[in-house]
Amino acid sequence: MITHNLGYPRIGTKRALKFALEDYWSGKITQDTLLLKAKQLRKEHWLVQQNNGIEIIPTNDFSFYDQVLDLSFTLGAIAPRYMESFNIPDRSLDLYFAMARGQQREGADVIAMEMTKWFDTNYHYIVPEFYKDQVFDLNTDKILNELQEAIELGITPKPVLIGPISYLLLGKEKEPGFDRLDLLEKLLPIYIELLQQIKENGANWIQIDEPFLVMDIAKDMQDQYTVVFDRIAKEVPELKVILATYFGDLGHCSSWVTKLPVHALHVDLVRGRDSYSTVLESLDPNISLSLGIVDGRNIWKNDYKVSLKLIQKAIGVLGASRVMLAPSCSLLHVPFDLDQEKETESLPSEVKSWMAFAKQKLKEIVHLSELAVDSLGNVSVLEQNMKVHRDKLHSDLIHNRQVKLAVSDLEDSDAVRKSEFKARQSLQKQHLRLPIFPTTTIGSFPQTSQIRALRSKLRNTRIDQGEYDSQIAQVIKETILWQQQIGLDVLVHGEFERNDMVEYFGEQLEGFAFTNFGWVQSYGSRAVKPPIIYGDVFRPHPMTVKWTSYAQGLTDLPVKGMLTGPVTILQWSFVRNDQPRETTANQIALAISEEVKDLEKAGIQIIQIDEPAIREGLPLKRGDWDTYLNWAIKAFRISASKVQDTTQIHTHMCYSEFNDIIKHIAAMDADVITIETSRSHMELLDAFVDFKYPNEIGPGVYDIHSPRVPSEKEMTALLEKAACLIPMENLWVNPDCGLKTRGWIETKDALLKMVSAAKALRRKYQGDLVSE
Ligand SMILES: CN1c2c(nc(N)[nH]c2=O)NC[C@@H]1CNc1ccc(C(=O)N[C@@H](CCC(=O)N[C@@H](CCC(=O)N[C@@H](CCC(=O)O)C(=O)O)C(=O)O)C(=O)O)cc1
Ligand SMILES: N[C@@H](CCS)C(=O)O
Ligand SMILES: [Zn+2]
Repeated sequence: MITHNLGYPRIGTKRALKFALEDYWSGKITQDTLLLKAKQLRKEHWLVQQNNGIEIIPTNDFSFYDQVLDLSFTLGAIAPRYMESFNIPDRSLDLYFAMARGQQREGADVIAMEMTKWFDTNYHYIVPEFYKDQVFDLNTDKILNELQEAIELGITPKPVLIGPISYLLLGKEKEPGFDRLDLLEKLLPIYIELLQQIKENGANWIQIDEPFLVMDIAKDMQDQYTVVFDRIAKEVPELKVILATYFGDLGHCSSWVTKLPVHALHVDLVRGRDSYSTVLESLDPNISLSLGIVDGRNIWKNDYKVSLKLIQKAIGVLGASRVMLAPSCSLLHVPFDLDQEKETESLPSEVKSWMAFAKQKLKEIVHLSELAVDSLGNVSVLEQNMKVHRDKLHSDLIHNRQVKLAVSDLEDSDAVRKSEFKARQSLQKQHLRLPIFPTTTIGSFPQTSQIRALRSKLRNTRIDQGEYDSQIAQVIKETILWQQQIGLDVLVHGEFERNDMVEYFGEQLEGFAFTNFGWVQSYGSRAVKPPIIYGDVFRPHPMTVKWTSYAQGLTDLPVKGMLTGPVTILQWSFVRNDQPRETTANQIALAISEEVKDLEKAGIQIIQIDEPAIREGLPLKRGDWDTYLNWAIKAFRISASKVQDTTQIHTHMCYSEFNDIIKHIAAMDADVITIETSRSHMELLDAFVDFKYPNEIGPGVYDIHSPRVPSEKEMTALLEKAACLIPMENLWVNPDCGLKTRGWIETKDALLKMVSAAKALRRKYQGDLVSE
């Protein structure tokens, strides 16, 4: 039984790639140094896989920014704007970075490519841009160089490529008049040429990822998939193709995907087993089955007993020689190495004993392959694994009777505000006395290197809590006074004390563990450390009241309390797998609801509960949407409903398309929703307009993902557009999202302009509103 891996994390155990990239971007190191560091990382990661016993090892899973952008670059799908306005050598690394991040230099000003979520993960990819007369032009340097490096190290390489159909589907048409799938005819010859060169350069295996095969859209695409894989089989017959599907079950596509002319088909047995029997029965006799048996999306130890049953089932039908073992998907979505973590109060040894990171997962695959063919050969490994799962099941750390009772006692009325929105709105208008077009921000202000370093010093005990607190207090004070001075109407404390909007809450809630080095790439050089939900969740003490009250004490203007919502905390954590996600979401919702009540008691009149991950949590198959949305929206409402009518609840969402789910967004019944709209020139607002969204809304007028400062005129134009679409008394003025990744200079400049734009609009429309 062959073992293989689908992809390994690349940022480095201690984020070496992040630091190298950022040093290169800021001119601190040369390109040669960056390339050398990257080569060292690749070598380290390949050897870890080899030393842990994996037989076939992925290459081309390394990326300086993103693997989808890598493929665009390889295929020459480079938007004209990068070619025209730049003096960057063709196909150079700097051109690649300009595509990823935009560039303002030497008079040139070119915007970055769009970035969006990779399926239902917290990883963001760079969206390919397609044009009607799209030209593809192959550049194999990256893939072949990495292949050569791997061969020199003596590993058995398997280059990984996104499949041609998924690649096109991941992209966007940038002009009307064509469908991106029509480009398949042009793309396929280039793609095949790439495969031929890969074969000629020493690879026997190739992994072609077609994740769209688990989505509804694939149902009608049998013909296209057949054409693609027939052509590949015909033109590169010596290459052993592993067709990789992941993040879901093959469902209706099982019957024909199992007949495509490939060497092996990979299925994700963690995210869906409904079609497992069908796949086994219908698999063409020439095809092997790669079982995605170890969870690539979560950090719990594999349950060997359960896995062995699944493996035996495959062996029974196919014979061991046609079965391969692998993680369910690329290990990009889990941290590197649990061995780096010390057992601490934040990560109790018992909880640690239940976990496995990428390196440990490799070993699990190898253990399973050994146990599957000889279960007596390594009895102690199997027994140890069974003991871990027995201990976990009965652990006192997991179960809290009171929390379980509180969740089971929840009633529909716990998720409903006292009065309807219209009544609340009129009370809030009297109570808050805000002007029309009130201005606010989304919560975070720049997380400067000084703030990060301060926290680092606290962690390393180079300063004490008192010193840390007094410095945080000082920045909050300056930020409050500055917001007041420039004329913002609803202020925020700035979230300076937070390492991350989810990890910060995880650190304070019971039932959560957190790590020191559990980094997972979010996009480019940015990473997050998802907290780990292992047990019943409750709030032992208030989490945000101290800093919010401090900030409110500095001003007479309202300071908005700032919380992360239950669905986003759930979505951006590693979640326990022994109970439904809905139950865990309700536990978090109750904890957040306690915090909301405490903030209200402390005199905070406006409370924002961020839910940027609600959209991302949508199941990949439409048939599962309603179930998810019903519990997710209810969890939000539980967190937000226990307040007086006069207390104004905001929510915030970014990176989200609303068209398909607007009914559910409205059902959240937040008094105000702030959303990201500036990049799409208010297009995202259409869903709210078409639906006649009844509550108040703040469409973002300032793209915070770019260091570029928008002019007042641009913001005014966006506001004017919004004012034509949304009833004026419902409209707020704010940026797209929080400002944590921005610098102070550009932040101040942009917010001054935003306030000025709002004031001008107020002057223009004030009369209209009075006379209505
Ligand atoms: C809104 N977004 C978020 C997502 N997911 C989250 N969990 N959180 C989010 O905010 N998903 C969608 C988007 C993704 N966007 C981002 C934006 C920015 C980042 C980011 O900047 N990440 C930081 C790491 C943040 C962090 O946890 N910092 C810690 C630790 C800092 C640190 O390591 N310090 C060093 C020393 C530094 C020094 O001395 O100068 C150390 O301790 O060694 C902290 O602030 O305490 C990143 O750098 O990647 C992520 C997602
Ligand atoms: N309150 C958070 C929301 C990010 S989505 C922030 O401002 O950073
Ligand atoms: Zn946001």
